[in-house]
Amino acid sequence: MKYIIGIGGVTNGGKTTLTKRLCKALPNCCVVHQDDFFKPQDQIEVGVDGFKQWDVITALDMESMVNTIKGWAENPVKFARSHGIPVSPTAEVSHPENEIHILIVEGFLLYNYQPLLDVYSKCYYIAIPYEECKRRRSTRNYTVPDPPGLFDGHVWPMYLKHRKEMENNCLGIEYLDGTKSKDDLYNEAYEDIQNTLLNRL
Ligand SMILES: Nc1ncnc2c1ncn2[C@@H]1O[C@H](COP(=O)(O)OP(=O)(O)O)[C@@H](O)[C@H]1O
Ligand SMILES: O=C(O)c1ccc[n+]([C@@H]2O[C@H](COP(=O)([O-])O)[C@@H](O)[C@H]2O)c1
Ligand SMILES: [Mg+2]
Repeated sequence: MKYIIGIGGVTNGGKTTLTKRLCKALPNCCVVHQDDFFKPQDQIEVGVDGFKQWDVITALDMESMVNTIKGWAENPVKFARSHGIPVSPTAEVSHPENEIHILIVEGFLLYNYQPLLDVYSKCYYIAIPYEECKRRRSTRNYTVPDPPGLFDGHVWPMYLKHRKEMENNCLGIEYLDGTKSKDDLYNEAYEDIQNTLLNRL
């Protein structure tokens, strides 16, 4: 059985932290990070506001991300091996449909790209309030550092726009409160995933 989990949400909500921990605990679990698909800096448009437009879907090579997800779906064992992910011995030999194979896809713009909307078995969305988001972001080091004013001028307004779009287009999103502790978030998501998997088996 193949099972794709989306962990979307606001920048600095805790998506990558939660994903890494879930991935260690879940069986045959691979991960796709949307951040790995940012286009090179010289291909990022500059807006009328003067900021490089990082927080829009065209800043990402979404075709390549889709192909990576398809690659996993075609052969999860091969995908795991080529990414150095341990696969359970029975999964090595049995047909993929007889084993659980999990892919977590995580990123800040997961539910704003039509071709990927129906690949998820489960859609989580982590949110945190403006002040906490700004505080966490100010301590973060990206490969391209945020210029002064980027958070208020681009990052937060784009987040609000995309969140509204998602709420208009997507059903079945499960919201996680990113102000909870890392442990609480992990326990909540892990239990929910376990229950869903048990119901499916
Ligand atoms: N539940 C949490 N409570 C407090 N801080 C958190 C929590 N989860 C993550 N963080 C911190 O917030 C920052 C961003 O976390 P990260 O997982 O990289 O977020 P994202 O991938 O959503 O941008 C990191 O410094 C991380 O340690
Ligand atoms: O990873 C990069 O190369 C990169 C370069 C410039 C900006 N980013 C920021 O990465 C953010 C998304 O990642 P995250 O983990 O904060 O959700 C998004 O808000 C972008 O502004 C990321
Ligand atoms: Mg991240």
